[in-house]
Amino acid sequence: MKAENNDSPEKLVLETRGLKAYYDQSIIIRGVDLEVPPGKVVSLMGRNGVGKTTTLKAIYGLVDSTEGEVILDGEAIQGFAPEKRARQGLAYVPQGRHIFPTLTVWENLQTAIIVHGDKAREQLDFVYTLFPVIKDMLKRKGGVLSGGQQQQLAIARALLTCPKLLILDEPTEGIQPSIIDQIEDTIKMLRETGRMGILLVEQYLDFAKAVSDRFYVMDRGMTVAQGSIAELSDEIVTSHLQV
Ligand SMILES: Nc1ncnc2c1ncn2[C@@H]1O[C@H](COP(=O)(O)OP(=O)(O)OP(=O)(O)O)[C@@H](O)[C@H]1O
Repeated sequence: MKAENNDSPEKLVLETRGLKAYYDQSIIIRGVDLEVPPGKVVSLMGRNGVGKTTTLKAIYGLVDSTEGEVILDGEAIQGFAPEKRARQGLAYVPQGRHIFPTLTVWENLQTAIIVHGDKAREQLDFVYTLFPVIKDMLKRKGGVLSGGQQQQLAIARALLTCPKLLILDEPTEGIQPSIIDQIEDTIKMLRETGRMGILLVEQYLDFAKAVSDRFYVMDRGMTVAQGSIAELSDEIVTSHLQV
């Protein structure tokens, strides 16, 4: 679904055009067109194995064999290494968090500061305000944090890079309900700041509905439905999301 007004196309923070991805010789993503407007939360949904994570990895440059365009804030970034995409304003929080368990919370945050410098350091107060628990645990090893705290640390580290687009892969996976509520509040708060677009892969339907402005549904490597989150009908859920 294109921008509302065809006369003056909406500026997009992310656009993919005909994005394809392959593992070995097999095509996994078959030409995906996504649009994320600035300040909006867009959910990419679909059953297990349809290619959601591969789409995110292809956007971030983690799949070797891809075709098509990835446009970040008007600039084509396909072909760039992940580090360069990160410097251009892409942040990716993968499924399972991937914090450094043997580093302290502070050292985990420092990994972003080392790469992004003063720009990242200036964000520290912002992330401490979003996640007070992170500030309280700076000296603890990442690995001793609960799953929810590790998720907050992973998001905090991503936010230090001042992303134009924040990519979150299943942030609620394996996390207890009270922390899921906190992550929901965080995403809503980030949306309110208007600082970034957010592309979210989420299996938990109520969560996706609560935080998203728009959705795409994938099936077998293609998008098969899209629209405003209010347009996510029971029929789409039954056909493409329910197991
Ligand atoms: N590194 C890889 N090498 C080969 N095949 C892979 C690799 N990663 C994923 N696949 C395959 O690609 C397809 C899409 O996987 P992907 O993880 O993108 O799906 P998904 O929609 O994110 O599912 P899930 O919700 O289970 O993570 C699956 O058939 C999967 O087995």
